[in-house]
Amino acid sequence: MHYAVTSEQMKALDAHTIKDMGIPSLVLMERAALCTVEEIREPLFSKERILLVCGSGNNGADGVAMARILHNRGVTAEIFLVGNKDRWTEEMRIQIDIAKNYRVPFVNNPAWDEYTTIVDAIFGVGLSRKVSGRYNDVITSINAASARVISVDIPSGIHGNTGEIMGTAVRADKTVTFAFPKAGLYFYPGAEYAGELAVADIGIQMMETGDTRKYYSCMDERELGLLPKRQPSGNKGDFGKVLMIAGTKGMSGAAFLASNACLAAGAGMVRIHTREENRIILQTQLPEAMLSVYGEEDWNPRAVGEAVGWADVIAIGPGIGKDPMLLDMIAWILENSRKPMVLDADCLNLLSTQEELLAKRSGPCVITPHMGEMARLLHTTVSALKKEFPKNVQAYGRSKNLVCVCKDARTVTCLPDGTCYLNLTGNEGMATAGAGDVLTGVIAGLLAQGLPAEKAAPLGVYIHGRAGDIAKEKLGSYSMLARDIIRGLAPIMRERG
Ligand SMILES: NC(=O)C1=CN([C@@H]2O[C@H](COP(=O)(O)OP(=O)(O)OC[C@H]3O[C@@H](n4cnc5c(N)ncnc54)[C@H](OP(=O)(O)O)[C@@H]3O)[C@@H](O)[C@H]2O)[C@@H](O)CC1
Ligand SMILES: Nc1ncnc2c1ncn2[C@@H]1O[C@H](COP(=O)(O)OP(=O)(O)O)[C@@H](O)[C@H]1O
Ligand SMILES: [K+]
Repeated sequence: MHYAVTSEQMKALDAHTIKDMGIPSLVLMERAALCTVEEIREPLFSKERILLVCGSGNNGADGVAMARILHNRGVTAEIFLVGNKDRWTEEMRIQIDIAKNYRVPFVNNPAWDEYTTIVDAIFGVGLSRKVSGRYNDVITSINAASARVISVDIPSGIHGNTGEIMGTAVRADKTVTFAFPKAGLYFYPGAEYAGELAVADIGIQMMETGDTRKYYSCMDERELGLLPKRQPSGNKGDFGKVLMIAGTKGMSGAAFLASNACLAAGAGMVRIHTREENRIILQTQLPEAMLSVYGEEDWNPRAVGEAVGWADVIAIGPGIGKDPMLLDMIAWILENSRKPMVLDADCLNLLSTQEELLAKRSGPCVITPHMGEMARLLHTTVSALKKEFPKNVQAYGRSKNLVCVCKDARTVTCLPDGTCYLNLTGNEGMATAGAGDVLTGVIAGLLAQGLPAEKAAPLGVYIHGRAGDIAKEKLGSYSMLARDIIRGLAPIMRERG
């Protein structure tokens, strides 16, 4: 696990290191500059002729310090100051004086195409508004130049918290970020603009007493250790029974994908409860699953009650459709069962009209809306959701005591205690029909094996993305299908041993 921070959090950590720990700001800056200089190397970067484009704040001061280090090593490194002299920070003044003492060259009107490498040190975490005017022109020139570009801390113009482009932004080949990745380097489009990402340890640590819940938690392969060990003596009952309520008429595929993924994630048994029209196809496609059915106009409380009683975990939603009759069935299950649940897709759309049902239920519950479904639950639009993201998702999860997985190119999972996981696995090939159904199955499968919802949801998202990455490696992002994500599960789960 590692943590990603917002610009404000990074500033607080800087200030803590300087004020409370006593490491002078210039010492941190020297380390930052040295680390970034070390990243300018073949094969990506040539040191033949380097231009350092520096703003007025400490990001610019980092750039000036880098120019001096490169110059003293015999590299042709020239400084282009874009900022307003009146706005120079104390550190910037000092760095400029030192650079002048060493006779580092300054240029006023750079011939952009004559450099092999451009260092972007215009704005870092201090970017506070949209980029315009001269800054806009300079960033446009950097992007148009033939040189490779390395950004200091964050590509200038990318918002450190959201990854959005603040008017215009530098497109870097590599970004060297200090101490902790900024969230804006992970969210799109910032992640794309950053290019290759390196995190440099410059001596700033998380506050020992700090509550890490306020940062983004990012899982990595170490978290696979959370998967419960498969006991050699275990039987299928030990690995959990999942009731998968999925698939309306003509949507058997969603039920198949979710149930198949659930079994491939390690659940002991899956029983699909689906529309009667899907019986033959599902029994043919997935003979490992058990099956019960409901008809067009009735959902039979006795049959559903029996199935719910049988299950350890209940998943509702993949391809289920919006028939209002289903809302009665879902309401009955929410009111009558405290078993762990995963609610997805049209189940959430149906519930968005009767919110009190979600609030009233008890027992662990994971919801897996994509951005459109999340917006519907919040009675807002996707663009409004993005503006306050992920605070609004966190608030929703907290108020309803739900684990909320909000799916996107960067999925976030918010726990009721405020923890927010940001997932870094997965790829654009997963923007394919059925990928979300597979995720529902994976999370249900992990719950079935006894993982609490707070772990099953973010770990399921992580594993699902890794499985998608394996599918992309094999088939490419155009041709991979949701079923290939399921095939990708095995190599990941096997890493656990
Ligand atoms: N000791 C430390 O803390 C360490 C910090 N480090 C480094 O410092 C960086 C943070 O430095 P920072 O806080 O000085 O802010 P920074 O990113 O340089 O930008 C502020 C400047 O930009 C300007 N400006 C902003 N938006 C603008 C816009 N749209 N259009 C135009 N101007 C705009 C703003 O102008 P103002 O708002 O004052 O008019 C101000 O002049 C951090 O990312 C890392 O690289 C490392 O050395 C490690 C130790
Ligand atoms: N560009 C992307 N990068 C990473 N993951 C993605 C990307 N696009 C989609 N995904 C993932 O694929 C899944 C798509 O789910 P969803 O939108 O519910 O699709 P469907 O309803 O077709 O199953 C989500 O888990 C999402 O995070
Ligand atoms: K920068």
